Amino acid sequence: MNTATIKTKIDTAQPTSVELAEKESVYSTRQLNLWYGNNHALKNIDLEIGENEVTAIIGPSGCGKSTYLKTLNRMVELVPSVKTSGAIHYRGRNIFDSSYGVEELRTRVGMVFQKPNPFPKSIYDNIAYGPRIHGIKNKKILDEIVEKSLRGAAIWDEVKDRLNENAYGISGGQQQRICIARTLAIEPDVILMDEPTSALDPISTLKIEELVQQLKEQYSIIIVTHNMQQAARITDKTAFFLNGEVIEYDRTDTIFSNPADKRTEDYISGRFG
Ligand SMILES: Nc1ncnc2c1ncn2[C@@H]1O[C@H](COP(=O)(O)OP(=O)(O)OP(=O)(O)O)[C@@H](O)[C@H]1O
Repeated sequence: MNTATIKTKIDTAQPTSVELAEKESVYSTRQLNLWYGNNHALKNIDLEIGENEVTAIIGPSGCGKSTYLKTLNRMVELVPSVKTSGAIHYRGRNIFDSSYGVEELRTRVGMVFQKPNPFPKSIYDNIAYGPRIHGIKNKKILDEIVEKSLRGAAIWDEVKDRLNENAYGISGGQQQRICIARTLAIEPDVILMDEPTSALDPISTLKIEELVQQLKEQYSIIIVTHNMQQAARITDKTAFFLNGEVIEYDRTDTIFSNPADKRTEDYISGRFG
């Protein structure tokens, strides 16, 4: 293919989701539709989520970002009115298959929420909670998991001398890193983050952003964010959602420098949303 042909292709065609997935896909979402009662909240979503990448989900309020995220670990099913069609393959298996164990899925896919939500327990017990549920009782092994998880969430040095203190007694930014450590303690494959820094101050936000950059070496991360600078700074791919549809999905630098769709450009430049 000569350069003119390549240029024409770049200029005229958005890459398909499959073309974008040069790394192995962790998730392949195919023609996903979701309804809350009569509200058609997700429409024909096709997305490939790459391994060891950070993928941003952006879009105005109510466009379906959190719904999509909660579909990936089937948390959305907790809402009784929800109906879905289509498929989401996680590591090659459709998570909607009746034989798919939701507990198994949720051990592979951790989630961090907008507001830090530590348990009203000690820092140590917050981290040891998941491993204990999975049957680990040996104190030495639990100690190792707690230290490794807190180190992984870049908060070990700040809390190593106060592991027995209640997790409510530390700052919001520290609590959010405790929640990330709690997620790491169950050794997930994927981490879903729903606006993880929206309740945090700029310094705590920066710490979480740096942490996300480190974590992608080992985990695949999908992050919903309203913060365009954050999406541009720390993510590899970006999906722009509008009214339940994926309008554009591409490398983050392309989305922010040369979006293919006028609606993407209008959104990222702050014209709506
Ligand atoms: N539990 C629910 N029951 C009924 N409808 C819901 C529920 N959660 C979300 N919805 C509806 O689904 C649509 C998508 O909502 P969702 O929360 O996924 O959007 P969002 O893009 O994450 O919004 P925001 O940026 O404000 O968090 C909206 O119309 C919303 O009202």
